[in-house]
Amino acid sequence: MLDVRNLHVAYGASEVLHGVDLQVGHGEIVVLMGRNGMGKTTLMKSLIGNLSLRSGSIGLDGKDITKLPAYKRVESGLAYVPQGRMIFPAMTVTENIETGLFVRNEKYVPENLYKIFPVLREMGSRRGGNLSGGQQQQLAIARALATRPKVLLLDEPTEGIQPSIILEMAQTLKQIRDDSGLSIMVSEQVLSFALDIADRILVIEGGNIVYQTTKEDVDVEKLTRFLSV
Ligand SMILES: Nc1ncnc2c1ncn2[C@@H]1O[C@H](COP(=O)(O)OP(=O)(O)OP(=O)(O)O)[C@@H](O)[C@H]1O
Repeated sequence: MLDVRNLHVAYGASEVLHGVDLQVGHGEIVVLMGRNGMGKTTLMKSLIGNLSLRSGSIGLDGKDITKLPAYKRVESGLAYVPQGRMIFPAMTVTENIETGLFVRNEKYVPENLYKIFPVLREMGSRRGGNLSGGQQQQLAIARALATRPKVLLLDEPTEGIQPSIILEMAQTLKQIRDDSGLSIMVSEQVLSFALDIADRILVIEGGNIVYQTTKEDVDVEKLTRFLSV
């Protein structure tokens, strides 16, 4: 569903991703792990089109989207929840979700989004900025889902969120995948969340994928070593 080949990305002269290859299958949840500064956000931004590539290719559902601008990638079925969520704080909850609807020329928030996130209906007229961190994360995910993606990219969704809500988020994401066949790639540093949600785990270090495993075969000690400073 998502097919990334030999991705090289640089900030000016300084190359940060050195030939990343990764695939996410239909309905698969892949967790990208790695310490701070290893290239997770850079990879996410280059996939959605916020950073240009030095070289490499990105395929989505069999279509080459490498040269498409970000909004066309969204039209093609890629959605992105950035680190820090980036909801619109002065807009209401409903208005925030509605910003995702124009991609498919829809007028109304799909009912299933409120089934997944009932709190967003209850809080529809509140300003996004007044929601808790966990609620804002739900809002950011709902806004992304409103674009009806085939692949959802989530950059460190658990950051700043309390443990009970993290557990809930893992259940919700798995439920969405089970119900709709959505493919999900999530960057993450919280090991328990990764082990809970992942079908496969990749570790990025210094801009290279250095370890890949299915959840069944994971060597937790090895994984922990990659994540500890
Ligand atoms: N705008 C930028 N200009 C120059 N270098 C950058 C820029 N953004 C990130 N970098 C560098 O690129 C490397 C990868 O950073 P990136 O933000 O992708 O890491 P990360 O794994 O997402 O880390 P974190 O978990 O802290 O978000 C780091 O060395 C960082 O300093």
